[in-house]
Amino acid sequence: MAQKVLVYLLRRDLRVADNPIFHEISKLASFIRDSSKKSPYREARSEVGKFWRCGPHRASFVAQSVWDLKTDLEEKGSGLILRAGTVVDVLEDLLTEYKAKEKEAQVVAVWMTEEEGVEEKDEENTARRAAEKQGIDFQLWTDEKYYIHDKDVPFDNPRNYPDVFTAYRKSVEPLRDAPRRTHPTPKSLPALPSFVPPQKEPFVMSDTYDEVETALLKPLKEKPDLENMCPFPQGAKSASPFKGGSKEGQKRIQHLIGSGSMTKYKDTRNGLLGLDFSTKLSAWLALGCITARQVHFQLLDFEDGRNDQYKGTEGYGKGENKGTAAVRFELLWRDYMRLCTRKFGPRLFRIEGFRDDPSYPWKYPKNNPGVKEMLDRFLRGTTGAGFIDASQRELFHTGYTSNRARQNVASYLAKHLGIAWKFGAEWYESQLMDYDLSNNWGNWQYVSGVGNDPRGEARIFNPVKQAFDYDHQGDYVKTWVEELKDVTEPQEIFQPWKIDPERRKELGLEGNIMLEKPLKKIDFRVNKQNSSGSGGRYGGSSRGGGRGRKKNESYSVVHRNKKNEGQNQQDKSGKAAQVNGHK
Ligand SMILES: Cc1cc2nc3c(=O)[nH]c(=O)nc-3n(C[C@H](O)[C@H](O)[C@H](O)COP(=O)(O)OP(=O)(O)OC[C@H]3O[C@@H](n4cnc5c(N)ncnc54)[C@H](O)[C@@H]3O)c2cc1C
Repeated sequence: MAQKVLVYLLRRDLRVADNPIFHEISKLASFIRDSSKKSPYREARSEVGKFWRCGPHRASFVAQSVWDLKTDLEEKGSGLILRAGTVVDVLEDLLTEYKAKEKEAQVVAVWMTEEEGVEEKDEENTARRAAEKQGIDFQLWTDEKYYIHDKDVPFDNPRNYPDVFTAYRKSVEPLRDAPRRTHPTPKSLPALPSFVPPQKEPFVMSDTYDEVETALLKPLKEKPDLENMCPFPQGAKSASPFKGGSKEGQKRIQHLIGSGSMTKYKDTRNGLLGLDFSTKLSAWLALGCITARQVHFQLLDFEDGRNDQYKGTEGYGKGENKGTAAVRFELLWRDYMRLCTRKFGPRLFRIEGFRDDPSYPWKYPKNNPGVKEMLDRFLRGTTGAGFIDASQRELFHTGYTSNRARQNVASYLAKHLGIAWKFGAEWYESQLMDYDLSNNWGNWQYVSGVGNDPRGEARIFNPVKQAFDYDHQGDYVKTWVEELKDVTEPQEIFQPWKIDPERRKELGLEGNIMLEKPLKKIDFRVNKQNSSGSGGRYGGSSRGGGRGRKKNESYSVVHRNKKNEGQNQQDKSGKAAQVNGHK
């Protein structure tokens, strides 16, 4: 009798535990090597910036995660077949090959998990058509991506999902009681079929991790997005040097709880340097190596005193604390971003955003050498705004930059430079190790004023004020912008164009473009009443009660004003640039 074959196409569900498909299966894909033949596919480039869709940091993290899953599956008596090609090409090829061997093996079903996003939906539809064309059952599974299961939200239609996060949060609170239980980890899984069709030409598969990773990185190294980028600074360390795979993700959760970092999270989450100021769980979550509710249930065991491993940790057995509550709050943001992708569909990628507002006078580099140069300097971190440059270099070299830095970078590109925000979102898609469709595009929209931030265009981050608030002595900026390492005054680290000519000479900074020609002189002065914004189109500094603000300090805030560009407006409420709260 022919062996029955089930094809499970893995997407962002790279784990065995809390996986509905492996859970179901338990009750009952070597990689691309160079080939002399030409690839049938175009390079995967972004739409407006033409950046690689997946840069080197994420490519490695994905390879590690896939390999980790492969070993987990092998330990459970099963395995993973890796294939190069688009989902539909690979699937059609597999189905055709199996059809030719009908007597030995017969494909009875194709399963995959459902994703949000336009391309993802197209992929699902083409896979469905390919399976159904051959009369094979096709099933889409809901993966446990959500902290609170999407079927448990009190809205029957995505159209009714609230446009503001707070309204959504209130509809699902209390957060601690909301998640569904995790699926058990299968003890064993069925073996791979005895016949597995070979990889189709022109690709060749390798069965070693190193070859897989090398092949993935090869084109990215041959044609880097940025030539002649500054080198990795001496002494700098990645804030997220972790490896892909669910085992590493689980280890990280345990470390965060056991070390007390989860408990401290609320106070540390705006940090910039070091490993534990925030959870750094994002990359594992993005690929489905871990699930949000796995995080929740481990926190619950800690809070309820059910896991002796955490016995010595402050807060053990004392219920939810402000740190663990804040982590749940962020995981809910993640859910919310995904639900917005479902609600708004293709609007996630439109320059007009969820708000459908076409009135912003976005600048584009095409046929505009000035904007082209600005964009290039933004990408490589030579704008002259210390905080922005540090973050951009950190991102390029490590694939990670903190949430605080991301907000400033996005605000700088969209609101201070007025450059079309999609260039920034695409750059993040390329460079971030933790790239997540909904989190990335949704947050770019939010900060750029076209998404679901109720304060929209009124919220402008002043990167100089933010640097004072969150990088008090300039350690973060000096770590990543090596040229500034000998500058001692935070004022000059954050606004290096203020270094006087004499000092420039002493510091070897004469002729440095960041000092000589900053893209924007965003002003901010400490301890000065009514310091004036330096103006320009979208203006300068901010008023507001961000952390670290001293008594009697007052800052001016400048709004981007679509109708009356260039006119600086003092914020009446004193809240426009306030940076506490979530964003
Ligand atoms: C412009 C911009 C782009 C972003 N792009 C991404 C992205 O591609 N992928 C991504 O995972 N996050 C993105 N974020 C959200 C956030 O910056 C990262 O999730 C966070 O910095 C990751 O570090 P962490 O895991 O230590 O986060 P923590 O502070 O420890 O938060 C815990 C988890 O909550 C979720 N989370 C935290 N903040 C947010 C948020 N603002 N929105 C949605 N979920 C959140 C993440 O899954 C995160 O791992 C972006 C934010 C901005 C402003």
